[in-house]
Amino acid sequence: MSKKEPVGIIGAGSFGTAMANLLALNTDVLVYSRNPELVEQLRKNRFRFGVPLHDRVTVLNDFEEIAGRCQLILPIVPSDSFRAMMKSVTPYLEPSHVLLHGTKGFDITGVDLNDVPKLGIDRKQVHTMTEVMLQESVVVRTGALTGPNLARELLDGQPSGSVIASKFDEVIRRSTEVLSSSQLHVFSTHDVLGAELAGVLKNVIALGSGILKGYGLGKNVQAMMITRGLHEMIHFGRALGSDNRAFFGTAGVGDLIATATSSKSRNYTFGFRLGTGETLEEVRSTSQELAEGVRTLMITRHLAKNLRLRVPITEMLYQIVFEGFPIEVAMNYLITYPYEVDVDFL
Ligand SMILES: NC(=O)C1=CN([C@@H]2O[C@H](COP(=O)(O)OP(=O)(O)OC[C@H]3O[C@@H](n4cnc5c(N)ncnc54)[C@H](OP(=O)(O)O)[C@@H]3O)[C@@H](O)[C@H]2O)C=CC1
Ligand SMILES: O=C(CO)COP(=O)(O)O
Repeated sequence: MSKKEPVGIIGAGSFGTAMANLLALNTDVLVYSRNPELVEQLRKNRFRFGVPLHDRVTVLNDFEEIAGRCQLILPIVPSDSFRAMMKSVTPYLEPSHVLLHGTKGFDITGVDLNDVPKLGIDRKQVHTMTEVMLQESVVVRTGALTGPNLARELLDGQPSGSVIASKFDEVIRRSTEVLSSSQLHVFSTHDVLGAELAGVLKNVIALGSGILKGYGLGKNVQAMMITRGLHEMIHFGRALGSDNRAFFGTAGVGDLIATATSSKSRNYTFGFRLGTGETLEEVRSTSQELAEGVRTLMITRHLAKNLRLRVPITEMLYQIVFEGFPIEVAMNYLITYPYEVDVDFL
């Protein structure tokens, strides 16, 4: 693909905007927002999240035009809207399109999230975003964009690394060509499931790490949360059919460190507020920001029950977040948990 060919983005949220400005370093970018008022506002005042939109970024309310002009399109919307978004854009997609999503969450089918505690959930009901893209469109060449990519840092022009995960070398090549810059180092992998799962599951550990900090605890136990949390992520990954490797790279440890230690992470911040004693409802009702880890925690805890996985951190976080379980008691449980060996996943 020539660097002159425009790239499309679905979703003018914080990560969509950050990626738009990054892509604009190499090519023209067309961003789809479903909100005509936002499009109008951005046409007049080209500021979003406190930064100017790059001159090569155009925000449109017309996805048909974007699909007509762009072959490579990055859907970047929250996981709970992802399938609905795909259904709305699929009439305009053709087999020649390439979809590279940037979403870090699960899709669930056949059960409403609110009913999960009552009805439970099984593996067949849980889908990754690449699975949803394949299920809902005629597009074949798909992939995922993941890695330590806190939108706030990217918007502020700070450097980072991303991972393009795809079964297709062509997707990797085309995406790398438009994403690589002096601000972003791009890695690639064919392990799509591992890279996607790492990005999804680390949000739960970031939530837990924020809880510990909000509760007033220090780095020793935060390190324990991140280390043992990585074990649980790998344990989940294996149970869902992935191997270990992605978890040790930029998409795994890399993103886990960024998200579980930064006050710029929405998941970490959400957990921090819970740790200071606010309830789930209080945090939810006063925060506009998306914390995918809350939804992921609901899904993974019930999936773990269904799969009979031993994931004590996930279980304790679930009880703290959704059942008001005291943090101190949960800490005691985890500190005295009979882990047999330190490293058990090699
Ligand atoms: N922010 C970050 O640091 C990073 C985020 N991610 C992931 O990216 C995903 C999106 O996050 P983020 O950008 O921060 O979220 P935001 O809440 O900032 O933005 C989400 C955007 O998606 C749009 N949207 C929602 N539903 C639809 C739909 N059905 N059709 C079209 N557009 C829709 C929203 O539009 P509207 O305003 O009209 O509702 C909004 O513009 C998440 O899964 C997150 O985990 C990944 C890496 C970094
Ligand atoms: O995935 C992210 C960083 O890579 C974004 O983390 P938050 O959604 O917690 O802000």
